[in-house]
Amino acid sequence: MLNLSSLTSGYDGGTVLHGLDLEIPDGSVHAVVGHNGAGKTTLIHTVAGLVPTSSGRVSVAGSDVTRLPAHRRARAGVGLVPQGRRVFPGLTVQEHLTLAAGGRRRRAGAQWTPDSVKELLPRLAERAGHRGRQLSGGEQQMLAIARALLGQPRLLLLDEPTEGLAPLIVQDIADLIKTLPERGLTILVAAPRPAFAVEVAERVTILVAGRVAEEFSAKELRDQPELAAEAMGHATAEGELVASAVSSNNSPALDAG
Ligand SMILES: Nc1ncnc2c1ncn2[C@@H]1O[C@H](COP(=O)(O)OP(=O)(O)OP(=O)(O)O)[C@@H](O)[C@H]1O
Repeated sequence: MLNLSSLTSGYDGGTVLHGLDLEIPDGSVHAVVGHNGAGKTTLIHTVAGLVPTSSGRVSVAGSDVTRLPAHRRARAGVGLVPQGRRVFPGLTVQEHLTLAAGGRRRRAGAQWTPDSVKELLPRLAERAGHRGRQLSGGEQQMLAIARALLGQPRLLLLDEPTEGLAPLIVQDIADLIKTLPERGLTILVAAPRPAFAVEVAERVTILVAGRVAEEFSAKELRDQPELAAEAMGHATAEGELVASAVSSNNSPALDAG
């Protein structure tokens, strides 16, 4: 379903992803794990078409989408649940769903409708009249997922869907993600920690400084959790370097100013 081949991308400031190869079969959940700054969001945004590919190839369901802009990838079945959820504080749940289902994406026989996403996520039905700002973090995350589903994706990209959520809600989100493949979706999820990745995914890629350090099956990581820590170890050393650089900038003189 998703095939990345020698994918290189980044920003004006420099290359972030260096020749990534990744293959995610139809109907499976694949997690990418890495420390802050490893390139998870850049990867998700490059697949969505929000960050340009400088070399290599992105294929979705056998079609090369590397040169397609984001809106055409969305039409080709790529859905994005962005980091931070991006729910509108003043709009109700129902208004979010109606907006997401509207326009060009409203198709006869579409799999996902406001009613079918509320069936999948009963909490949203209960909260239909509540505004974005009145929702808990978990409810906002469910709304962000519902909104993406209304774009009728075949490939769903989820960027750190459990950020800032309490453990019970994290479990709800994990349970929800695990039900999506049986509804015809293929999932790429970015997660800061391996524990969530092995809970939801069949396979886990460890990203270190924009490169694939290792790829494991979830079973391998459940049996030997130290493998993920070892693979991420290089990143820890780097993170410490970054942390010491930041703290040396953060001098008492600056604090006082
Ligand atoms: N819009 C941008 N412009 C320039 N550089 C960026 C931009 N966004 C991210 N970067 C840089 O790209 C690198 C990877 O960042 P990215 O956000 O992809 O990492 P991440 O693994 O998602 O981290 P986090 O867990 O903190 O979200 C970092 O060095 C970051 O500073």
